[in-house]
Amino acid sequence: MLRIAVPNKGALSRPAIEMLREAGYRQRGDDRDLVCQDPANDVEFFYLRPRDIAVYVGSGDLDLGITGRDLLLDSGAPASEIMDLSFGGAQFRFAARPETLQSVAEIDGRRVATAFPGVVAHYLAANSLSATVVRLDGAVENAIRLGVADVIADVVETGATLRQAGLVTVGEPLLKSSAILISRSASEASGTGAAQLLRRLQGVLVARRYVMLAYDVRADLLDQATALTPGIESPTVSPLHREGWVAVQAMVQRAEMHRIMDELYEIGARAILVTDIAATRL
Ligand SMILES: Nc1ncnc2c1ncn2[C@@H]1O[C@H](COP(=O)(O)OP(=O)(O)OP(=O)(O)O)[C@@H](O)[C@H]1O
Ligand SMILES: O=P(O)(O)OC[C@H]1O[C@H](OP(=O)(O)OP(=O)(O)O)[C@H](O)[C@@H]1O
Ligand SMILES: [Mg+2]
Repeated sequence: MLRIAVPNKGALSRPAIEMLREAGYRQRGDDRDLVCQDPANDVEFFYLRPRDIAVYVGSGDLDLGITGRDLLLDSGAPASEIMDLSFGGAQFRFAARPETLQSVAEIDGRRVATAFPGVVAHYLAANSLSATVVRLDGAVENAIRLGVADVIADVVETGATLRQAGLVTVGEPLLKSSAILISRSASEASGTGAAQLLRRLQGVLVARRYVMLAYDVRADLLDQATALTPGIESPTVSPLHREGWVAVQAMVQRAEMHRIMDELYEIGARAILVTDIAATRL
């Protein structure tokens, strides 16, 4: 039976559970359940702190896990990213009081407060900087005001927490994080159950990213229209009862659909319809 770690709390928990449900797996019904069995798919899910997930996967006690890229790096555990799950996006950045630090180079010799000492140490070493890392558990934005540190390094999503604490970012992000699927090694993720889970998650990502676009167009405009909607393999073209017209169906990226619909309308396509895709296997 495949054993998979899922965040039990925090920013990644709800979207991870939603994605697994969308992929057809049974998930816990109560936030306090720490284990959920899905015998139909021969999978067992363990709900763990996202910070601990790379440790369980790295030790080989669990086969796969969902965690944050920043948490994987911070743990130093021997596990690898095998798929970006496209949720839980955040940057990991340095921040300080305005006008105290002009560049990352000026962090040298300062005190940096963070709940991610592994990520910070990795960055400092890679950039030949030395600084005192003050390890805190959270709410690190307070560390400067309280005199514990000169700089903080933390997760920034909207930037609202930094603004409220009167801090500004320094330099480029150390890391762009998002939720990822991890395993101990690529070969661990290639067994039958794991390969099926990967394909199902990939199917959810595609179903979220794409929509199905359908329209009618005059046959002499077909080449022009399908240049806008090439689909993934090739668009489906079917004859219409109306002489000289065809119906076209193709997948297009959700983010592009309105631009493409406008352009299709302008070249003469009509009855342009978009439908959501519930699931895919490409
Ligand atoms: N707005 C956000 N705040 C915190 N973490 C976020 C945010 N958006 C995405 N993440 C990601 O979520 C992971 C942190 O999750 P974790 O559950 O440890 O912290 P949390 O959501 O802050 O919960 P808590 O602080 O209550 O433990 C990291 O991978 C981080 O990059
Ligand atoms: O850029 P924003 O959208 O404001 O989000 C980032 C903030 O959210 C997280 O804190 P959280 O609420 O998890 O508290 P914590 O510091 O105690 O973990 C993170 O540590 C930042 O403080
Ligand atoms: Mg937090």
